[in-house]
Amino acid sequence: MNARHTAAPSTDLDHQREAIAGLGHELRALVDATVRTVTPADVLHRVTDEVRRLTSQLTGRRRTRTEIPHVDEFPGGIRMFSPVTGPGNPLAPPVRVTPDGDGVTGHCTLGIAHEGPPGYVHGGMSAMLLDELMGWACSAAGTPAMTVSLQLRYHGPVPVETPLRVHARVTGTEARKVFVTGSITTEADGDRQLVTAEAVFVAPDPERARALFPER
Ligand SMILES: CCCCCCCCCCCCCC(=O)SCCNC(=O)CCNC(=O)[C@H](O)C(C)(C)COP(=O)(O)OP(=O)(O)OC[C@H]1O[C@@H](n2cnc3c(N)ncnc32)[C@H](O)[C@@H]1OP(=O)(O)O
Repeated sequence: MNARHTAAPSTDLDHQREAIAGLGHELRALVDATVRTVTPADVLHRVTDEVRRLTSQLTGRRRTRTEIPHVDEFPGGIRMFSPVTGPGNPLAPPVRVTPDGDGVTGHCTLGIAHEGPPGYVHGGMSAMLLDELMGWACSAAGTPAMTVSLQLRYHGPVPVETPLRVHARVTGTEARKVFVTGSITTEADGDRQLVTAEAVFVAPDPERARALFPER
């Protein structure tokens, strides 16, 4: 059992987030086991039935498409179910984001479930990491915004099962437009940029934001 499960939650919200993260953690382990297993078909059938039984326990009230989860802080805060940073989303590595001097840095290790070429990360996954981190850089700079253009260069393959660092920073603004750059390196070799990105984000005008996020 890791420390995350033993720390005493201080509020109902913390307690709920803790429970969400716990389930996400176990589901990530299930996803990893699923894409690695060489177990025979009869065992897979048995596990499939068991998973179906478990899923049926989570189909009570479900949030609607535009509903912002009550455990989240939107925009620019906690996103429990983000496919990149959300501890409660089994699709997320999840990336741990920290502010740094000139932007934000994300730390994560991707697994076989995120593989493109054998042993290396899927290019779309790299794009997703960078897009998200560049969004965090906009929020950290005080302008939550959405991607309108994203350009990537893949200089070298990104290894799976290797600690990675994703960096993003705002390089300029022009009215509601935010210009952002990003990169992915391994933690071990921070000087060798494996993927670089340039993006333009736009902070939606208030009327557009209300239409896009009615429950905000
Ligand atoms: C409350 C805010 C919350 C924000 C959300 C935080 C969530 C973070 C989650 C992070 C998740 C990770 C990130 C994600 O996954 S974000 C998800 C992926 N991105 C999207 O879905 C965005 C789709 N686009 C839109 O919905 C609209 O374009 C938005 C709402 C963004 C702006 O529509 P709005 O009506 O408000 O603005 P505008 O049309 O007057 O344009 C304004 C300026 O922008 C310029 N422009 C427009 N498009 C492009 C383009 N393609 N290339 C270059 N420039 C472009 C345009 O020329 C103009 O410039 P100028 O002519 O004035 O010089």
